[in-house]
This record gives sequence, structure tokens and C-alpha cells, in this order.
Amino acid sequence: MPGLAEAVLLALKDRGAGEVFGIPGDFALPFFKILESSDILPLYTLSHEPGVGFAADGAARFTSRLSVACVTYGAGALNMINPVAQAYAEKTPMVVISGAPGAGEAANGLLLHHQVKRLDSQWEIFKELTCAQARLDDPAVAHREIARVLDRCLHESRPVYLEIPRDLVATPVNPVPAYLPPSGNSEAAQSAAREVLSRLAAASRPALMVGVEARRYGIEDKVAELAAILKVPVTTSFMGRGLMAGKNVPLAGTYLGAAGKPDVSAVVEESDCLLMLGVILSDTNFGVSGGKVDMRHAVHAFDGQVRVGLHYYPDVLLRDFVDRMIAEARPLDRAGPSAAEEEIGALIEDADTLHPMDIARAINGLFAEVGPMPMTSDMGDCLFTAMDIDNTELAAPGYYASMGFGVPGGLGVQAATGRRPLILVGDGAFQMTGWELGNCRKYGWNPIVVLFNNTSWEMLRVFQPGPAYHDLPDWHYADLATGLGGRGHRVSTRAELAKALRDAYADESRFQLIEAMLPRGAISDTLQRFVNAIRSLSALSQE
Ligand SMILES: Cc1ncc(Cc2csc(CCOP(=O)(O)OP(=O)(O)O)c2C)c(N)n1
Ligand SMILES: [Mg+2]
Repeated sequence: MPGLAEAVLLALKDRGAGEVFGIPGDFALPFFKILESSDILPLYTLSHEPGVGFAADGAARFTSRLSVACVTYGAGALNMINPVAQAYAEKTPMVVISGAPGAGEAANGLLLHHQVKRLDSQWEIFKELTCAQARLDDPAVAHREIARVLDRCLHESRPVYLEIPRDLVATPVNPVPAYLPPSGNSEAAQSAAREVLSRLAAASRPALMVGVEARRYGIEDKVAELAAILKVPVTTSFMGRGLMAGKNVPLAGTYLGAAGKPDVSAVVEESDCLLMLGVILSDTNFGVSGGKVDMRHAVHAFDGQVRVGLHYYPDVLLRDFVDRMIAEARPLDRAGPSAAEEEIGALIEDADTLHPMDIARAINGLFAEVGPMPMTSDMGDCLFTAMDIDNTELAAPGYYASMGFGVPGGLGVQAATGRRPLILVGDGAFQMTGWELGNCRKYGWNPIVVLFNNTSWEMLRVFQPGPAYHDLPDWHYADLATGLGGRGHRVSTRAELAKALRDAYADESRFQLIEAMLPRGAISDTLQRFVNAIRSLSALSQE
């Protein structure tokens, strides 16, 4: 019989987990010791628990597998609340493992270090951030509890929480049962698929919008197959930017409502049967559309059910629904031309000062030369700029929108996939978690980081011009790269940026930090359209 810690690790590996990110502490040291000695899964330690959570999130987004964030009780776990919340909101299958006090530790009546209000306060907090939880304090049932929680993580593609008392990590337990895939209602899936196909056939402007669940449940290729059969225009949601990259589908582009390209917005807003697959109905995905999507004529397959107009089919797995659609779909021949990525033009490599759009042009140029790289983006104008980078695999917090994801998320991508990422981050967000780059040399990671240094919280300034607190000092980040084990490039002109990107790509020996100097007030075209759209919508609402 395996010990408890070993049983957890074996069950994680059996369910597809490829690595563990973590920071130990005394309540977790026994678990970490077995984690390292058992060699079941590789351990990557980082420097701050928010980075651990964001790295696990980034890994899961690119692999569509379980990811693991392992921390100590109290100070560690509670330090990671924000990344776990983001994973819940954006449907990432993250397993949070926290060490915990042993059974008898509270018996002496003293308050334990790292304890907050009560010993189970942390448990109560993580119940709000996860879809399933287990405290593994009963060896007799631990195997069933582990299976229950890990399977829920995969079924719902949301974080789960395992609490492991430090005095039980070596206690023998029964082997954890094998993964039990979810069983949806196949009859409901069939009925839903037939009704939706007939609605699409009867529509004059059918359209498809693809959201993040297509990636989370590993069915992007199936969705591409369905789109290719149906021959209807395909868009992605804002959060879904990067989906369908490299697939042979009639991709019109990313829907950004009034902030997007008018022809893409028309595909969505003028559709009389919009099929949304795995799309999160959030303000960032639909907020600047002014409610122009008529849900009475839309189909929304999300979170295990299919809503067709004003009625629902419950308990329908997205995978089953898409499979049933593929089986019976016929060409509708309504696909417009695949929108050539909006011509933002090639970078002019001259001595002009940089603008965010030049960064998009320069990256498009790099990818045209060397091929696309997996990308992560932080929250800030870098994410809006990413909308003008040709559609490439991208992980970014487009809904929960926490800063700090970009760099550790990119490190998680490289740890999990072995692929070198290109990371987009603003100076404000870099100040939060950019220092995790100091861990690259330990693991041989070598991301290319493009830091938008506008010495500002510019996204806030565009929504609230005036206050001086949006101004950030210039920290000369490129100069700090060497000490962290990387190479810094501080660039102020378009020619310098192009050269720095080429030099960075050629130097695979360490991480590359390209500090792109941007004037305060210079924002991407997409962010400008977002601001204009939100202002005009709010003006409308006050009429
Ligand atoms: C963890 C967290 N705390 C605060 C905020 C609120 C915020 C959203 S955007 C922003 C400014 C970002 O500045 P940065 O320099 O990174 O990028 P840019 O705007 O392009 O200049 C803040 C403070 C969020 N979203 N998350
Ligand atoms: Mg900034």
C-alpha cells in the first residue's frame, strides 16, 4: 500500500498531471520530502506563492491537463488565493495541495503559527475558490476522497483543494481508483445537437464563437472539424484569443464588440443563430457589445449544459455535444472569407519612438521569420496589443484580469511543454511577479519577455485621467536582467526593438528581457477602441 503522499502523486500522474509547482513550509515539508524523493512528478519551486499559482495556471492552459500548486498551510496557501480565484473564474484545472497541522497539534490549546481565526479558516476560504475539497485526515477513506476531488477537477475544469495533515503523509492508504470520466446524458446531447443543427440550417446568418472550454477540454480540433463541415464564420471570444490558431477554419477574428473590427462584430451581432461553444458570458467577452447579442436566438454550450434560445439541455458534456454535431452536420456554405489578420502593416525599422502597435508589428515580423511561439500576456495594454498579433496560441487573464500572470504563467508553459514562450507584460505587472525570472537559470528556462515600459499604470489612466498615482518610476528593468541570470535589452526606437527581438531569439542560453520604452499616454488601437466604446455605452446609458 502506498503512503498517503505517494498515493496523491500517483493519482495526479495517472490523471495527466505533468509537474508540481510549489513553495514548502513546515506544515508541508514532509509532503515535499516525499515529492522529491519519490520522483513521481518533477517539482519546480518558485519565489512567491502568487507565482506558484500563476505558473500552474499557465501550465494547465497550454496542456489542457491537471496542474498542481503545492504550498504550506496559512501563509503559503492564503498567499495564493488570487491565482486560484483566477483559475476558478477562467476554468483552469488546478489542484491546490496544502500541508496542514497534524491531528493532535491543537490539543495543547495553543494557537498554531500560520493559524488565522480558526484551524479550519483556510478550508472555509478555499471552499469559495474551488469546486471540490478534501481534508485527507482519515486513511481509511483517503483513496476515495482523492479520486473524488481529482476527478471533479477534470470534469469541471476548475481548481480543487486537498489538505494533507503533516503527520499522515507516510500513512499507508489504499491505492486511488483510476480516473472515472464524466458521464453526460447522451440522449440530451443528441437532441440538443439535432435541434441546434436545424436552427443553424434555418438561419440566414449562422455563426460560431469559440471560447476557452474548447481548449480546457482538449477539443479544439473537434471544434475546428465541426467548423470546417458547417462552413459558417468562426470567431473567438476575447478570452478565447489564440484558439483555432493554425487550424483550417474560416476564422473571421476575435469578437471585441464595439472595440473590435466592424466586420467581426457584425458576424456576431447580426447573427440570427450564434453558436457559442465553451464561451464564458462575461463583461470582458461581451461588455462592449451593448447587449447586441440576442440570446433568444443564440446557443450557449458551457459548464455541462446547452442552452438553446430560452430552454436548456442539462448534463451535456461539451465533447459529446460537439461529437454529435459533427456526426450529423451538413455544409451550410455561409462562411465569409477568413479575415486576413487586420493589416496593421509591417514594422518600419527606423529611429521613430516606439508605440504599442509597433510591438505587435515587430512580433508579427518575428513570427513570420521564425514561426509562432506560445505566448502569455499579463493584464494591461500588452493584452490589448496582443489582439493585433497574428492569431497565436495565447494564455491571458481576459476575464478575471489579475495582474501578475504573464511572467510566471509563461514559466509554467515552458516547464509543462518544453516550448520557449514569448511573454508580454507591463511595467506595473512586472513589478509584481516579474522577479520569478530569477528562477530560470535553475531550470534552464529561456523565455523572451517583452516589457511594455510606459512608466505608468496606463490602463487605469485611460479610464481615469488625471491622478499622479498612475505615474510609475522608471526602474530600468533591462539593467536588472543580468543579476537575475538573463540578458536585458532596453530599446526606445522601432529599429532597436526589431534588432533586440532577433538577438533575443538567437540567444537561447538564458531568458531575454526586452524593455520597450513607451511614452506615457501611448496606447494600442484596441485599448483605445475599448475606452471609446465604454465611454459611448455609458453615455448612452445616461441618456
Ligand atoms: C493584481 C491586480 N491589482 C490591480 C489591478 C488593477 C489594474 C488593472 S490594469 C492596472 C495597471 C497595469 O499597469 P501595467 O504597467 O502593468 O500595464 P499598462 O496599463 O499597459 O501600463 C492595474 C493596477 C489588477 N488588474 N490586478
Ligand atoms: Mg505600464
